[in-house]
Amino acid sequence: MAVGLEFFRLPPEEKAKLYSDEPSKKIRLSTSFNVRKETVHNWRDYLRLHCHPLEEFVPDWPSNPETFKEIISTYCCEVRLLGLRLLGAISLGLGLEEDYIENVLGEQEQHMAVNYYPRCPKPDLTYGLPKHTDPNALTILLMDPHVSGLQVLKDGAQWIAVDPRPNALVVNLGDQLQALSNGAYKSVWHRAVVNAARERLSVASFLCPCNSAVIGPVAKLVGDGDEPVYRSYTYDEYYKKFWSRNLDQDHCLELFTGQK
Ligand SMILES: O=C(O)CCC(=O)C(=O)O
Ligand SMILES: [Fe+2]
Repeated sequence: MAVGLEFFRLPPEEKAKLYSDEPSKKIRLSTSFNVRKETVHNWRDYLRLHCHPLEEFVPDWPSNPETFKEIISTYCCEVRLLGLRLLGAISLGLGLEEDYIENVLGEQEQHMAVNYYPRCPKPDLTYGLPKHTDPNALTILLMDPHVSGLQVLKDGAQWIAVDPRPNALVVNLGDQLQALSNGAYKSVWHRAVVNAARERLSVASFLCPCNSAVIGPVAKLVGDGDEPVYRSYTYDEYYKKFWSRNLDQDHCLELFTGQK
């Protein structure tokens, strides 16, 4: 958290060296969500990093602040182990072998978004991040311990605040777990609101299937005689579709239902 904040406190000309609005770049500082596609911008800056395998990406990470690489690398390793354990527990919970989902997802990529939401003079007019679901498999969120902002949609009707708790992480299931489980698990709609009084930081770690992974409902989880809710696709196809859209639209998975 502290090193993330320190990064965003650097002078603009230092940060500008990392700026890019090209989603395929493996390290970039950007703003809003997808400035190339959206017509209304959001009140967020973010640093996006690829994190696995570490030795491939760390050399290109910021070396200012000085402690950035070391602190973030250690966190990335720990959070990956936790994510893989959770995928094992989710597999078991679905009645599958413990390593089932991990095997389907292949050698998973790991991305990080360090989200910085500055104080906003008119918070009613914007979002930090508008309503979206995460396109990957599993997201682990480390949130600012002092400032609320994350909200999740309950039963499709009511937004509830997920307030930070000391030493807690928030885990969001992403679109790929909804697809694999044939809709038994839902990829949660969530958004981040901003406020006039305090800046806020969150660190999202995304476990992402490898690009060539073929994702579709697990046969065992489709009822006898039923059609699977989603068709099979490669994660590469899904991810490209996700980034070709604006955030505030329908669930991206809707575009992959039935034989469509
Ligand atoms: O800032 C937050 O709490 C949410 C961040 C988020 O949803 C994301 O980075 O995908
Ligand atoms: Fe998200």
